[in-house]
Amino acid sequence: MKVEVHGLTLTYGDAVAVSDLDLTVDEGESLVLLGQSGCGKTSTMRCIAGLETPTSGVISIGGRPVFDSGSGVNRAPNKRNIGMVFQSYAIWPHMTVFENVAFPLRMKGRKGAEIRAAVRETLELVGLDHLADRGASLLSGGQMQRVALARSLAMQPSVLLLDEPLSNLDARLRHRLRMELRELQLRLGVTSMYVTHDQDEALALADRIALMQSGRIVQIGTPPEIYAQPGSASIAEFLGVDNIIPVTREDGSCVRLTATGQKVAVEPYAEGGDLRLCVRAEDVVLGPESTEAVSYRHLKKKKR
Ligand SMILES: Nc1ncnc2c1ncn2[C@@H]1O[C@H](COP(=O)(O)OP(=O)(O)OP(=O)(O)O)[C@@H](O)[C@H]1O
Repeated sequence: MKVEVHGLTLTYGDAVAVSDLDLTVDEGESLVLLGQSGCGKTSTMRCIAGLETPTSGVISIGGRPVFDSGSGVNRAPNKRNIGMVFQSYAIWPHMTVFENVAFPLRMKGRKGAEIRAAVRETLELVGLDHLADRGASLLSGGQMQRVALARSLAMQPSVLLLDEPLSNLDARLRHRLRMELRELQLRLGVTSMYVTHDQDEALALADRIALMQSGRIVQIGTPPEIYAQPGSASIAEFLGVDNIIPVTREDGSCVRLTATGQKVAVEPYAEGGDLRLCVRAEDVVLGPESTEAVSYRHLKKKKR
């Protein structure tokens, strides 16, 4: 279901964790909240899940408000039909894999045969059907996260919230599970929000990425848009662009390198504000030196 957030603000005393945030996640979309530690990603998710009471704002799921500071609507977390998977595995070690997935269904009053079918189906989805009877404490980290995911999916949530679910896993497993998660999300078409500070993870998992800084969304776009056109120098820096070069504006389609005075043709840019030229290493093409081209050798000579 579609998630709509309007004017969401969350303060802890004087500290503003989320500031007047607007966001829409379309039905079936995978939206990744990306930003550095402390920018407000988890707080935003916790507000949507109902685990935190916002200071102000409106949150709707499937067109119905689950929180509205104006009218006082504030649905309990278990009445929002949201599935959640966190960084900490949050599964019950004393139960089997099967029981871990079955437990919330039982709490919802589902009956035996229905529960068995739902658990088998979701364990199969996450590739754990062969471990149904194993004690959860005997699982690896990756398997525990699959159980947590299966437990959320078995409830057929309207929205799936995933908060850094892979960050406790080693790099290789993280990479594999990331691909599996994306494949699963596309197959099930479940509306998903995923929190991470890892840009590779964001690029791999997102239909759209919402970049957060200081409690606000500063840029939102598809992975290719965010990768190719970071909205500011600080976003480019966060995204790992190594070459951020000061330039002065020339006209709408050219800039002049501050260090060398060279003129460089660039994509059309808007008026106003300081400009920086961001160059990704893979976009550099070597060719014969000319007055038109930017020459690395030339830049180096001038700098000395
Ligand atoms: N319970 C709390 N009490 C006071 N301040 C808090 C609380 N929870 C979060 N904050 C503050 O709110 C801001 C946003 O925190 P949040 O956990 O949402 O960031 P984040 O982007 O998810 O960070 P991380 O990636 O490290 O989890 C931070 O400055 C944090 O210190």
